[in-house]
Amino acid sequence: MPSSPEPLIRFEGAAKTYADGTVAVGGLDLDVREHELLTLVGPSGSGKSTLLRMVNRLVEPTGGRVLVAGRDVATEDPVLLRRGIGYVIQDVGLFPHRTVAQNIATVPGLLGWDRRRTQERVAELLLLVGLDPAVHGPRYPHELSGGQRQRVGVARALAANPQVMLMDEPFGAVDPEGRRALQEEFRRIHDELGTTVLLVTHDIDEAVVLGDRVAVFSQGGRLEQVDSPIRVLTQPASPFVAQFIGASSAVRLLSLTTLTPADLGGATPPAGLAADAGSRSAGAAPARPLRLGDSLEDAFAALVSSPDGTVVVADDDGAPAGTLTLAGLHAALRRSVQEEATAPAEP
Ligand SMILES: Nc1ncnc2c1ncn2[C@@H]1O[C@H](COP(=O)(O)OP(=O)(O)OP(=O)(O)O)[C@@H](O)[C@H]1O
Repeated sequence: MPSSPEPLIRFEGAAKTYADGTVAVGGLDLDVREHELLTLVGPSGSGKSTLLRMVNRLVEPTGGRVLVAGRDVATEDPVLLRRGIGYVIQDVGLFPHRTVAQNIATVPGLLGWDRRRTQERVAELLLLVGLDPAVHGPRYPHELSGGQRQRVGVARALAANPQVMLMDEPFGAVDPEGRRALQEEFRRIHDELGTTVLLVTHDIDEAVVLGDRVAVFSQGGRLEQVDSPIRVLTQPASPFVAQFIGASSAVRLLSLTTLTPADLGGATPPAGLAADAGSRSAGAAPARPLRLGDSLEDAFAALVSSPDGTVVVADDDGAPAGTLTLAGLHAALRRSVQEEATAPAEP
């Protein structure tokens, strides 16, 4: 979904020094666009959770301010503010003595929705997160798997259709395979709903698979880079970022993953472009055309030098097979990370 240029969340010199003198976030400027899923990634203690919690006023900044939809959150009633912002944490925090359906209905109940509207919303959300309303709705949290509980946490946070979702290591407690499935589904849900999401993770692979953009933090809540996932992986802005992504499987996959027809859009390029099939950019020195089967690393290099951000990709015979964009490249990377996660282990 295209992002509007207007930021929905704005950190303006936002800072937090805790009472013991720990600088968790040291004066941050960052805009979060409406509808985007921005992942916040960095090592333990780099201030990610602190930053997230400034948005719903679980943490009060000691400097600067945080704006949501143009309003300084410090001027909002914290209880009302939190009702309008979904919040998902690692261990979910479902109410143990309430059924799944009652858990999801919490905020609609507080907002005074009638019974029928609430029941319909609960059923709709359970289906959205891949659970069966008749089977799972009446169960209690302890009667679910960890992954199912996490899905309920997401459904509960989405219940009142919040404009903003804050997610702090939402899939951290789930086993690796369940985690990939949840990531994939959450990405689908985000594409469908277009909720603006800030998601904290310490896993760079999760950050690049899920994020429309990725913000990388170092100690002291220092923003090292905020950029598209592919750019963070291929053009780290500082030695810190380079080292942080160094061991990422996503980097390896960029060189190992090859372009397929499924990654391309516009299967029939405009006639004018056909003659130019595979050229990396108008006016660029002639280079070997980009072809199906080339690596995502080569594809990225081609995209970077393309003036309009698209490249025509040729098939084995040199005929145009379609066009590639950065979004297509990101989708290809996501696919390969997912495949890697579900592939049987090497003997
Ligand atoms: N209530 C507090 N009082 C004092 N220091 C705190 C408090 N909460 C967090 N900190 C410190 O602030 C720094 C940032 O913590 P924060 O939890 O925001 O980091 P994080 O990047 O989310 O880490 P993690 O990935 O481990 O959750 C850390 O050094 C932490 O010890």
